[in-house]
Amino acid sequence: MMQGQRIDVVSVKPYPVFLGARLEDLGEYLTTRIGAGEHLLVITHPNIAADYMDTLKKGLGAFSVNTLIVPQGEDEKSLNRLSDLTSEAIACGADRKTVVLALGGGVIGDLAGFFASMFMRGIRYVQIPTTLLAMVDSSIGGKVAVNHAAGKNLLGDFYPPLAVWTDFSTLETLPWEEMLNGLAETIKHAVIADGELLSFIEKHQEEIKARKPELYKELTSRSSAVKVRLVSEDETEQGKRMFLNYGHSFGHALEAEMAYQGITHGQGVSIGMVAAAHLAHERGFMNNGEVERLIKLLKGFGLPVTIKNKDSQALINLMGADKKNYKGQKVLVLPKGIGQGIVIRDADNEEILRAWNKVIE
Ligand SMILES: NC(=O)c1ccc[n+]([C@@H]2O[C@H](COP(=O)([O-])OP(=O)(O)OC[C@H]3O[C@@H](n4cnc5c(N)ncnc54)[C@H](O)[C@@H]3O)[C@@H](O)[C@H]2O)c1
Ligand SMILES: O=C(O)C(=O)C[C@@H](O)[C@H](O)[C@H](O)COP(=O)(O)O
Ligand SMILES: [Zn+2]
Repeated sequence: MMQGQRIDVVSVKPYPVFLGARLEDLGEYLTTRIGAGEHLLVITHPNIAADYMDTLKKGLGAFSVNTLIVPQGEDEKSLNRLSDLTSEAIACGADRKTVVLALGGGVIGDLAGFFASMFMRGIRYVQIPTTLLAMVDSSIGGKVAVNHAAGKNLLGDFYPPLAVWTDFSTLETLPWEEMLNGLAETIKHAVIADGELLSFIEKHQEEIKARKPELYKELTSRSSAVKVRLVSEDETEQGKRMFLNYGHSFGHALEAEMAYQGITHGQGVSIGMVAAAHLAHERGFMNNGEVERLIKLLKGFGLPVTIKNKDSQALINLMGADKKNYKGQKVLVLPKGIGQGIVIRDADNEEILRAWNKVIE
């Protein structure tokens, strides 16, 4: 029985985002959507399987189900893991009608989604986000990818899911450090597209830290709505969707420089948002008070706003592999005040270096 809220995403293949759904009800929805009896391939991590597979499987009696377990970690978003998943899927008898269920955070969503986009030239998949980051950001919009030593998400696709099935109760087991990664993306949404959301986060900072479930429902819904709006306007990132990349040109360079270990995506984005805000200030798009407001909020949650011992030139070189760049020119997203973004296509390495130097201790 469906509860909660449904938002539809405009796409070449439109799909619904169900917020406040229950894991055990997914089977009933799938029966109406794909028909009973199909083969399902759940791709998940060991800890998530331990916590949630029994609940999910309660509703999947009408299907044949196999589960593929992927070790935890950002470095699992790799071509090697895609190859392993392919062997395992074939061993399970997967075919073109198989539907992948991506049960997990952004790593599982990006990896399983990319696997689905390529397996036998493309099979259907459902995003079942279990981290705050995945609920508000990665499960929506169809960006799927794996990483490469040369850069983050360098191999991927825009591949819309059949549906996004979000059960808020899975947040109960999410460690606070992981919640922070989602908060970084939520603050990103607020800064580039929803100034009122930023005020809401500031006002309720203590309740967010106290993990009040009702508050997370509202926060998740408001943040997801920003993502749905931007990807519905611009699915393949020709224009406004680029705003969602605020903080990422810098953040992805940090993640790649650290070989996707020792820094989370949310931490990279947090530091990256601060670097981009300094650049926005230098360009006159943000005043000092707005930059300080952002830093205060991030620090208030315990998100990093600086990083120690980094070679800024190496980071600038890694920014050369950013997917937004065009003909060798770096393309950056900056905040324009609070609540709006702006894309700049004429940033020079000197000003990028100055921005890095503001966040490197
Ligand atoms: N496709 C997109 O649009 C998009 C958007 C933002 C981020 N991303 C990607 O998402 C990834 C980061 O995702 P993430 O922050 O969700 O990290 P993650 O997927 O690595 O999950 C973090 C950790 O939390 C654990 N976990 C997940 N759900 C849990 C739960 N309910 N209870 C307890 N533990 C749980 C996982 O096992 C994992 O160890 C990065 O690779 C990033 O590039 C993609
Ligand atoms: O959905 C988008 O568009 C985003 O940019 C959301 C980001 O939070 C996300 O990390 C995304 O995967 C980055 O995409 P990339 O194209 O810079 O790899
Ligand atoms: Zn991100």
